[in-house]
Amino acid sequence: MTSPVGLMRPEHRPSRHLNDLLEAFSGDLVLIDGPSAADPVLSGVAVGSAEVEPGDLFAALPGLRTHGARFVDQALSAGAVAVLTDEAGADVVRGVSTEVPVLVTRAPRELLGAVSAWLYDHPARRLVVTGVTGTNGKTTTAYFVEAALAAEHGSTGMIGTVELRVGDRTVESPRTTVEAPVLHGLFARMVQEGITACSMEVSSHALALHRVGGLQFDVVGFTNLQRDHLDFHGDMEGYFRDKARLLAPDQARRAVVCVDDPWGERMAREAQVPVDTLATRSTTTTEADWRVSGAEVGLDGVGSTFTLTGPGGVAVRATSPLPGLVNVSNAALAVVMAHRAGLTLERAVESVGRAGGIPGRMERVVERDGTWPLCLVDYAHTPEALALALDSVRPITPGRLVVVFGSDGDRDRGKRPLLGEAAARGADVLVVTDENPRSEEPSSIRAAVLEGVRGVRPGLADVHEVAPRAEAVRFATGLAGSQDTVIVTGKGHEPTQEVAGVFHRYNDRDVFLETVRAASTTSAENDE
Ligand SMILES: CC(=O)N[C@H]1[C@@H](OP(=O)(O)OP(=O)(O)OC[C@H]2O[C@@H](n3ccc(=O)[nH]c3=O)[C@H](O)[C@@H]2O)O[C@H](CO)[C@@H](O)[C@@H]1O[C@H](C)C(=O)N[C@@H](C)C(=O)N[C@H](CCC(=O)O)C(=O)O
Ligand SMILES: Nc1ncnc2c1ncn2[C@@H]1O[C@H](COP(=O)(O)OP(=O)(O)OP(=O)(O)O)[C@@H](O)[C@H]1O
Repeated sequence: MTSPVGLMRPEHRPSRHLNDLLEAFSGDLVLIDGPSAADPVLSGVAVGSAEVEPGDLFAALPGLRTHGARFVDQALSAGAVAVLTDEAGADVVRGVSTEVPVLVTRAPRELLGAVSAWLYDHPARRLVVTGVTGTNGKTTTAYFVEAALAAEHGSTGMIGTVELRVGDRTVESPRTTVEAPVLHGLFARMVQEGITACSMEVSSHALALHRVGGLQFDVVGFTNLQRDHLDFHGDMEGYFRDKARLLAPDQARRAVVCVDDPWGERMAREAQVPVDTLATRSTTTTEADWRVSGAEVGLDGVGSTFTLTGPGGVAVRATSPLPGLVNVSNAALAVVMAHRAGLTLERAVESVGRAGGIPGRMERVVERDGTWPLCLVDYAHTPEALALALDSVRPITPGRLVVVFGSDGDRDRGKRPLLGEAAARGADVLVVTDENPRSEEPSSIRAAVLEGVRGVRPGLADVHEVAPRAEAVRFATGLAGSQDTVIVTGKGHEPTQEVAGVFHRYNDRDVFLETVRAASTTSAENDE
């Protein structure tokens, strides 16, 4: 992997004068401090003081916990040459330095995307950029779209939960949707490297916090809306409203919306941009521009085929390269998005059908082979996604379905028993364990999950509570026979586990592989 910092900024840094920035944003920004003649050259922009590089504009933002202005001294020591903040932030900066120019605006987060885009000379305008939002399926759909864009454009960019990728260089992603300065820096890097298309995931946090400001997507896609992140958005209405921000003319030229749930229907109705509606389930009765029919789930678990019928009766037979009906939905959405991004329908269908595996999304880590069960890693972490994930694995499981799962700490508590309930309904054997407990006591999270399990299985038959997580994965693999399937959900590709403020290196896939390797070594030694 390339050094993260190296990839997130263009190799040839911009060089723009502060006064030009003031002129470009004269209606929004005022210079309230600093030596009046100073007109420093800006060569970058950063949100966190730890990310500041010499020549940067430091965006000191009001946050949910603290104010970025409190870290201005670190930013200045790191080489920041100007500060963008609000009135409250300006007061703090004044107390630290009178030498640095301070630009003030009412809501700096709202302006930061446009400022970053300006600084890097609007690189996204030279790219085809697609964005996927929704509770579940963002990563999968974004990878499917990326496969299609790659077929048309060659080298591509990818910005999402799993990685930040520019061509064939990749770094671990700090979050689903990076802050605006990083985003536009990545676009600038892509443009400098001759890349012409980028696929992105857009989280609801990013929309609420204006992380995709200054960017107009060519095509955006909406998958679905299910209970999640209510700790941040308050209620489903707030969650919906934040998602809906993406389907406005300043953010997107057009959209493709799955109307399988009522939220999707409403999203399509209220969108302020041209919309293609898409119905992907046989149970969806809503009228739609595009419709999936005749879905056949591949019994080898590798993929499914389906017919996609579009405007004017155009019909194509398409393939999802990942198992389960949810991936029929994701593949259909990706095909229509890629088509609307300029590909012929045939090319979109063909390239999505050939998309490779995605880390931590129904990832087959160990194949069923007479000794070992099929071992899968999946990222399902909402009750609905867990139920669907278990449903999609059932047809490829001749024996028992074993699920290893838990729920996050410091996040939506209400979903814990619901996850327990979904697992108890969908799997035969349950191993309840820890996910990212964060600051919470892990056993109390497990207890809340088990409460939901108990509602369905009062006697807790075939239910085990095992921690830590690595032990739970080993335990499940050990109890499963070769006809069984073990699916571990909730963390997907994640390379760490957050416990009491510390990020420990941890990955479900690695534990599966180590378990199999250790058992093979032991049996080889016993044979000697
Ligand atoms: C809820 C949320 O998204 N919060 C983000 C937000 O934090 P905040 O506004 O509370 O910031 P704060 O901690 O009060 O700090 C205020 C300012 O001081 C700055 N600061 C702070 C400390 C310091 O030493 N130096 C410094 O400059 C911070 O960069 C920030 O600009 O701005 C921070 C700065 O960029 C982010 O780090 C932080 O993400 C936190 C860590 C986070 O966990 N976010 C998650 C929930 C998130 O965004 N998730 C979605 C995906 C969700 C999903 O679909 O699963 C994502 O897109 O990844
Ligand atoms: N269209 C879908 N509908 C419901 N569940 C889905 C769908 N697609 C995927 N899932 C389930 O949700 C899990 C997460 O999928 P994916 O990573 O693609 O979504 P995501 O939106 O990126 O999630 P996150 O925002 O948490 O990163 C998958 O592992 C799968 O179990």
